[in-house]
Amino acid sequence: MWPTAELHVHIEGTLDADLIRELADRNGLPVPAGAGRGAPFRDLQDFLDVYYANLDVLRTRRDFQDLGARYLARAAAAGVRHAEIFVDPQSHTERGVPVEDVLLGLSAALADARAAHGMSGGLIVCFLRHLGPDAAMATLEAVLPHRSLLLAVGLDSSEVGFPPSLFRDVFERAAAEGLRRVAHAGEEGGPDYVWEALDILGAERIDHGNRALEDVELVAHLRETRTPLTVCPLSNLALRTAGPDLADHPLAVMLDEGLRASVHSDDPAYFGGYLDDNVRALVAAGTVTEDQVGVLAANAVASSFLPDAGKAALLAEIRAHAERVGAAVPALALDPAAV
Ligand code: HPA
Ligand SMILES: [Zn+2]
Repeated sequence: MWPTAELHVHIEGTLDADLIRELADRNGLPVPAGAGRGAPFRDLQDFLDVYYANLDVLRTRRDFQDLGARYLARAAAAGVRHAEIFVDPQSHTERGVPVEDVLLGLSAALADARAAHGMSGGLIVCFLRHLGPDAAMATLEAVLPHRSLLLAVGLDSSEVGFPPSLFRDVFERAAAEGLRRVAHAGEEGGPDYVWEALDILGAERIDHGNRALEDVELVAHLRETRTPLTVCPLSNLALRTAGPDLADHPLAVMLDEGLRASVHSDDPAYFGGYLDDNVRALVAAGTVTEDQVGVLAANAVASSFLPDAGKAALLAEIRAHAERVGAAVPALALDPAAV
């Protein structure tokens, strides 16, 4: 297993049918009708409707700690050495769950994973674009007392009709607080949404970014600025934003174009697989070669918000793994200065 970094996973999207049933039972709640529903979905919204309904079983700090712990144990088995985890606080505070229970429960799981698996990681608070910019700003204010637990802010949920520009002020305020910035863009929205995420929000990574390939100037810009794209192939098939054949997934073009793309799991309980499952499926479909799997791992580490020393240490692990299995050493692992 290549050592790697997970940069695009929604913790609520790791809530599988077993844990839904367990939490429903523990909290004295009915099992949501969508428990166990998986791919395919009609589109992003069809999926989100199920995702928001199912997460109603998450009520207590312990629920969030258990959710995080199960994901992190599974991620460790996939070779994940560093995990930057998305969380949607609004999907919980809207239901009356205190934000500190969400953040402290997940942070406890991250601390336990450091001890148990030697994994590092942190939380990225995402704003739900369908609730608009005022709710996003209120959410930022609500999480700032827990600033030390947070790496970054992000933007997710229904994309089309909610362009990044709506969230200019909240991203500006987050940056002023020293938070890093990422945004979902180009999943269903066009290249104009990716430009806005970069130019207006100051996003340092683009989550998905598939539709960036429709704009040659944008592709050149992403290459020159080494802007990371966190790509989720099984998610794209499940939500019909790519495919139906994984062999036609845009990741191959992204790598050919020299873009800093890496592979992640998005909502693995719904889309049929964790990070390693995504990678295995890509290799099986012939979308990437075995040697490119090492490039994807090195890109993920380089794209993370780890400090330089942490990146160098993980790139050294990747180099050692390549040498052990006789694979090509990814260029970034040979020359960490190029990160
Ligand atoms: O795939 C996704 N896209 C946008 N928002 C999301 N929130 C959870 N998963 C997703
Ligand atoms: Zn996502």
